[in-house]
Amino acid sequence: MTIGLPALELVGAAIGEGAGDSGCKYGAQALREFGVLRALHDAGAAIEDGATVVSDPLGADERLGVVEDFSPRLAAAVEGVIARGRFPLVIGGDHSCAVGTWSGVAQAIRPQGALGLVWIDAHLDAHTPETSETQAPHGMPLAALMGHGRPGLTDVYGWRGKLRPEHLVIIGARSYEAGERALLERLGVRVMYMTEVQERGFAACFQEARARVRQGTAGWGISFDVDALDPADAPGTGTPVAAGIRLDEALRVLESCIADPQLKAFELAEYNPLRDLRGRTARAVTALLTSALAVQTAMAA
Ligand SMILES: NC(=[NH2+])NCCC[C@H](N)C(=O)O
Repeated sequence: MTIGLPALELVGAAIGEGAGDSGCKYGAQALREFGVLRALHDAGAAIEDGATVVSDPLGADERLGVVEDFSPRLAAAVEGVIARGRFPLVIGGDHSCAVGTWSGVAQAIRPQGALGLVWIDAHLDAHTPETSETQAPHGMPLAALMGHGRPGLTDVYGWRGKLRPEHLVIIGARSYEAGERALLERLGVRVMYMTEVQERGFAACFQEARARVRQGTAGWGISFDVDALDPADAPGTGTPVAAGIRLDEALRVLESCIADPQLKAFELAEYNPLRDLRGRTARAVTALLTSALAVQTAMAA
């Protein structure tokens, strides 16, 4: 354990109804079985296993209803981790879990100020039910967090606008529809499309994004969608898109993120064990979490 770093607590977000392929409901459980806790521990992180929040598909008559029931429960779990002085590592789950995760973090830091967020994803996830062609809730969390969409998602804790557009940066987008892009442009959100990541490199993009989301906020977070990565490195995800961020670059760039005391939470979404090939994605994701959330200390002999 490294002195001065927060203790991590894993929160499982077992929801898959937000996606067309619901296999990522089992993502957190599969990664636990794969040994993600041990890997983080062995790399020097203080980490404990925490709650798993499970969606209830029988409790609603449509998918958005499932997410509306799930989001406040996940938010409460995440808020509780922060209240205990710990750092939430939320493992999804489809990306609709972001509504719960970041509502909980926003609520926890609200007395101190606003939330910043770096969203690393092949998609924009900024639809409202009016613009979405698929009606899939995992394509909607960013709109909801900024106050657009169904009240059941926007009004967790009874207030709206958990995330202000100027405190969000999206990195790696390469698959999206016109309606969500129009909303983001109207709101003035900074989007670093994959073409920009290819030109400038992920490192330069991430550094700029981090500086931006730390500005005028009380804390910031990272939401990492597995599909941001190139499918060659991480095939185990429900909506893969070619030509993504390469794993070796992501490992380098996210290294030791946890050392920033302003970082308040980390979310990993869209790992789908049913689509993984011989554990390649489980290994990639475990390496990513280890790089970001454990700080290797040079041990004296
Ligand atoms: N988090 C994700 N994987 N989102 C995929 C969204 C795909 C598409 N834009 C949709 O809204 O249906």
